[in-house]
Amino acid sequence: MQTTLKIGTRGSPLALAQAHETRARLMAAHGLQEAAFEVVVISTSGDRIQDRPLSEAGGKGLFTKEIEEALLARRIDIAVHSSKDMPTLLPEGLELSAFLPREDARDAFVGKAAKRIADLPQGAKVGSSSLRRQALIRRMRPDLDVVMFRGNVQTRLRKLDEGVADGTILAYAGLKRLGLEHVVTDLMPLDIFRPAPGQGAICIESRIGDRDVEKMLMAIHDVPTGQALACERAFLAALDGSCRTPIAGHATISGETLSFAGLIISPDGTTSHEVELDGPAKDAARIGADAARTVRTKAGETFFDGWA
Ligand SMILES: NCc1[nH]cc(CCC(=O)O)c1CC(=O)O
Repeated sequence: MQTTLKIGTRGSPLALAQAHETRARLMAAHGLQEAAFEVVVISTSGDRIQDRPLSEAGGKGLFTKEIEEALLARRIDIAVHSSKDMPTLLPEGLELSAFLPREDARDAFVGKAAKRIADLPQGAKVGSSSLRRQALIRRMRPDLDVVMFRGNVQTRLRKLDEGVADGTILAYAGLKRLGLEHVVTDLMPLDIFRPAPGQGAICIESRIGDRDVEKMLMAIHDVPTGQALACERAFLAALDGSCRTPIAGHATISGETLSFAGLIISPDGTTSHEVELDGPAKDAARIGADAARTVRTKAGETFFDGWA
């Protein structure tokens, strides 16, 4: 018998759902049984730090460090991640080798006091720990009280039930993967509430040059999602200097054409700069980098200094 393929993942319900989806796709693509895989749960610093915003604790790498160490040490063969949580720079020797077909990239509002953000009473509390969501909420409704909200999706929904806030924003994709779409009271339009780069896309990380793994993953890789992500990640990489600057970016593919829309916004929501750029899908990364240059020029360098 072949050796099992070890799939590394975080232990949250969403991470496990994503690992299981990846396993199911690999089983279907290669006619394999569940026994051909082993799901290895790895706890990360991001899972353990619960008392402060991650942007303060050291940013995105917190959800991936221990998993990447396991990949490099060959304790696992592939790692399944939310693309949104992936830093733009990966450790030497690792790459994002496959993307699953993207789920709906929109943010979803889960409201208690009202179904839509626009209908919340003056001064209502909206929970979020994402700088991007906080800024976009403040831009829509400067009167709202944006409160810190951390923990996994279930924890946040429980806090809502306990009355800690009157509403929260979560990724629609994550709620769908958890079978929780029924809690959604409104979907945020893409053009006024732009998603985070990578939102809704599951990616698979592996060791560069691991041919057997690459061959297996090729069968489940979605080319348009890969192109959209190359663009969004190039946009983020070119702006990433400060992880305190809220950044949104979303690319869609139609035939051979990629359309990108990006945004940078001050944390208080009062100042934002937008960019839209189309081009051949094969130039995805170049389009993302060009869009970053455009929005940087519009904003001016000092834009990034104000809230470091
Ligand atoms: N940082 C947590 C995280 N990372 C990815 C998702 C959602 C799933 C996705 O975007 O694919 C979530 C939860 C959320 O934002 O509601």
